[in-house]
Amino acid sequence: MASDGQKVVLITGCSSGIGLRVAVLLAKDDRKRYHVIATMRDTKRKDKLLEAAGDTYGKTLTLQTLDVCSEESVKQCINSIKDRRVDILINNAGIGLLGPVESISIEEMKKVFETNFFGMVRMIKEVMPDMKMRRSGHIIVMSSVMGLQGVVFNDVYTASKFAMEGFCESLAVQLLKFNVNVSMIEPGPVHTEFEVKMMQDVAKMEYPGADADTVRYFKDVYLPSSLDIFEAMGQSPEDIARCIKKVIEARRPRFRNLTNSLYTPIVAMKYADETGGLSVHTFYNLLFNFGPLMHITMNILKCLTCSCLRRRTISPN
Ligand SMILES: NC(=O)C1=CN([C@@H]2O[C@H](COP(=O)(O)OP(=O)(O)OC[C@H]3O[C@@H](n4cnc5c(N)ncnc54)[C@H](OP(=O)(O)O)[C@@H]3O)[C@@H](O)[C@H]2O)C=CC1
Ligand SMILES: CC1=C(/C=C/C(C)=C/C=C/C(C)=C/C=O)C(C)(C)CCC1
Repeated sequence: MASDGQKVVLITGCSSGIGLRVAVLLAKDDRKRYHVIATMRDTKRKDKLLEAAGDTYGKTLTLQTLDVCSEESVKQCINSIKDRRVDILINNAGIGLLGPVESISIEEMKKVFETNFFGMVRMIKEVMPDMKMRRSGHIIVMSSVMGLQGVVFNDVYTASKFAMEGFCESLAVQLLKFNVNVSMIEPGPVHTEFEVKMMQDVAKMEYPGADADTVRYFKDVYLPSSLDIFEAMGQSPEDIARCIKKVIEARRPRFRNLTNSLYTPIVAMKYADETGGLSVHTFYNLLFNFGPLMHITMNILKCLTCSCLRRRTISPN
């Protein structure tokens, strides 16, 4: 149970990746400012979290079952919390979906929206009235750069993240009147099971309904470029956890939080040309004309952004 002065933080999707890391980081806060309710849909998957949590488990971190796709599960979890008090909600649970739209069924698409969009809405609807009543609270939403900018062959995932952005952008204004903040976290690629699961799904898929050219562009052009981008620009889940902690602890929390400055120009293009042509044509060129060079480009970028080159040129040692 939370002790006096501790903030109750509820996080969804803590069995792996970003959810797990932010749960542990907050639970290990040296000033013990947080009581973390780490949730997952299947507590059989708790081992990794408990190992990372160490002796914070049972003290500043407790574990609860919560499936964001089930209204009953969400209600049960929130009702089990003392006074239903959640000071900070971190909507993290989410799934990806990759591939040509022709080969993805509407059912699969609905599952992505059911988890990413409606899962978030379910959580917010459950905690928001109490936050409004208390005139305090912070809702953190794990969006993505793909919530701001579409990425080829990620059509449905991108749409689900755009939906989250639109919903929260609207809600944030109303909630501010009740002293409740909303913050979107917008990472680019992060090395978690998300990446692993997507690659496993891709390996299994046969792309029924998609023509040979489309499958070729996806498998031979997009996928290798995407892997290069993951390798060069990928952040760790710990990086994202630290960003989230900063957002939570800010005196005036920002609404939008891109976690990777390498993506700033990609997002900026959208606002630099209101016709949308700049983004569409730049991505087209990057993928289809410079795609084969992506590997080299990414390595140069990696080199320019790490300190090895500077060390080599500035320091003779
Ligand atoms: N990795 C990346 O490149 C990026 C990820 N994101 C976003 O970050 C968030 C976390 O992803 P990440 O840590 O990378 O990936 P992981 O796959 O490692 O973690 C996703 C978590 O969501 C959980 N989850 C899935 N469905 C449900 C559900 N119905 N109810 C409760 N939990 C569920 C998973 O649980 P289970 O183990 O049961 O499947 C898992 O704990 C997602 O919203 C994702 O969209 C944003 C930008 C980049
Ligand atoms: C291929 C390709 C791109 C790929 C971007 C990727 C692969 C982003 C992944 C983001 C993730 C995984 C977000 C999760 O929420 C760019 C840079 C748009 C440029 C055009 C070509």
